Amino acid sequence: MKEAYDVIVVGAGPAGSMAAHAAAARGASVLLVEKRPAIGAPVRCAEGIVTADLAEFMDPDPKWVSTVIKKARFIAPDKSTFTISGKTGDEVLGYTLDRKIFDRDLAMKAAASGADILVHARAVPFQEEGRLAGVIIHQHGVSRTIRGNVMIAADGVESKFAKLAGINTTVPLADLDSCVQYLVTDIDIEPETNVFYWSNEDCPHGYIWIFAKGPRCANIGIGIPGTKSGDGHRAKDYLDRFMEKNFPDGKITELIAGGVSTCKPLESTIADNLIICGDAARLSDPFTGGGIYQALYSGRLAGETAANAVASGDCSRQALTVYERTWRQSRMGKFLSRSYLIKDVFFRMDDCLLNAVIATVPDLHLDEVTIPSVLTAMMKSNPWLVVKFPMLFLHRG
Ligand SMILES: Cc1cc2nc3c(=O)[nH]c(=O)nc-3n(C[C@H](O)[C@H](O)[C@H](O)COP(=O)(O)OP(=O)(O)OC[C@H]3O[C@@H](n4cnc5c(N)ncnc54)[C@H](O)[C@@H]3O)c2cc1C
Repeated sequence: MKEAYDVIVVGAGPAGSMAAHAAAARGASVLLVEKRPAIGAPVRCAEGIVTADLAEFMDPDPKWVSTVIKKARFIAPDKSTFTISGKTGDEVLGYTLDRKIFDRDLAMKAAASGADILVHARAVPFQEEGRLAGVIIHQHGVSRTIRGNVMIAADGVESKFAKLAGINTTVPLADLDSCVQYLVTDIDIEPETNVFYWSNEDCPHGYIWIFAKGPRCANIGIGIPGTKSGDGHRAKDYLDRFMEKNFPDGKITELIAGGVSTCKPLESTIADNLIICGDAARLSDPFTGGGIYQALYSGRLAGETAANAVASGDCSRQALTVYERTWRQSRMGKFLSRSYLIKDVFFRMDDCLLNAVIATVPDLHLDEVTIPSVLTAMMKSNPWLVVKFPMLFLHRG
């Protein structure tokens, strides 16, 4: 372990490992610090990712793919449904990953590119003369300072690093979903299908997911806004009621709980000597809560930007703006702005509205699925939606 690195990455989730890999592959000296004793565990994720999103970074590897997904089914409160599938019904739309292996594999790639890794080590900012100058590592009761030129905060939804470095990272309670998930086995599920339930009665202002993990096994979880949680109405209470109704004989082999931010991204994701990426930058999808793709995308960009800044000898905020500009103008940046609007509209609908809207969306093939195409389908049958939620349709481009 050195006393100074070009780039220090805090957090070894998908964002951090991608950042470490990208920076090290560009010749920077990199330290990747993870506070948990094992990278990838415990998993706090339903582990779903879309084929095209994963393909931007890597080929699927059987060692971390639990199952392929060929259909996504959306269910309204009155049980009307629409389904998305490929044209032949056999195309792979996505994967349920095994994040324990996936995350560890990403960290191993970073190591293979030359990054050093520290686990069971918590990093906090080290400031010198009012400037972020490295990290203080707390590990096994010992603290030590390691200097760095660019620090990358990839420390997830509970991120404290950027906040301690002076950035406002507060998530409004209404935009923080409380999630609980069971890994359930010995149940009858639709094979190779992911299911999404919407119902304000069963899951107010959120949704319940069933993501197939294997032929008789699935991640079944729920996410609801923190503001909706209360005595008898916590996420776990709703999930238990759903399980009792739908999978009374399912065997639960794992319980996880975690938060998901469904707010807009941070106002600024850079500062002098600092880049923030992944969940720490609030880049998870406000509508679905999904964030693996955004973590991979922003992590890679953060690592590349940091290595370039180090090579140029300028790690100021100005030199790092390319990171902020690039992701905001990217497909991901535009998608996140749209998704926040959709969340705002969708989760304000009562069950009658949800029934009316979902019932009118036809079954779609994957190559027809774009947000404008779904909106058009909804608008054709429900023209009053345009009057009720004009913002949604003004942003149809
Ligand atoms: C219940 C649930 C279900 C989800 N399902 C999906 C899904 O199906 N699909 C999807 O795309 N997304 C899903 N997500 C979101 C997804 O898990 C995250 O968006 C993704 O993990 C973000 O990656 P990240 O690298 O930014 O953060 P994380 O994966 O959270 O990694 C951050 C890492 O930083 C470490 N860390 C924190 N502080 C420090 C510190 N001070 N020092 C050192 N290390 C530190 C943490 O231990 C952690 O390992 C789900 C989330 C939840 C909670």
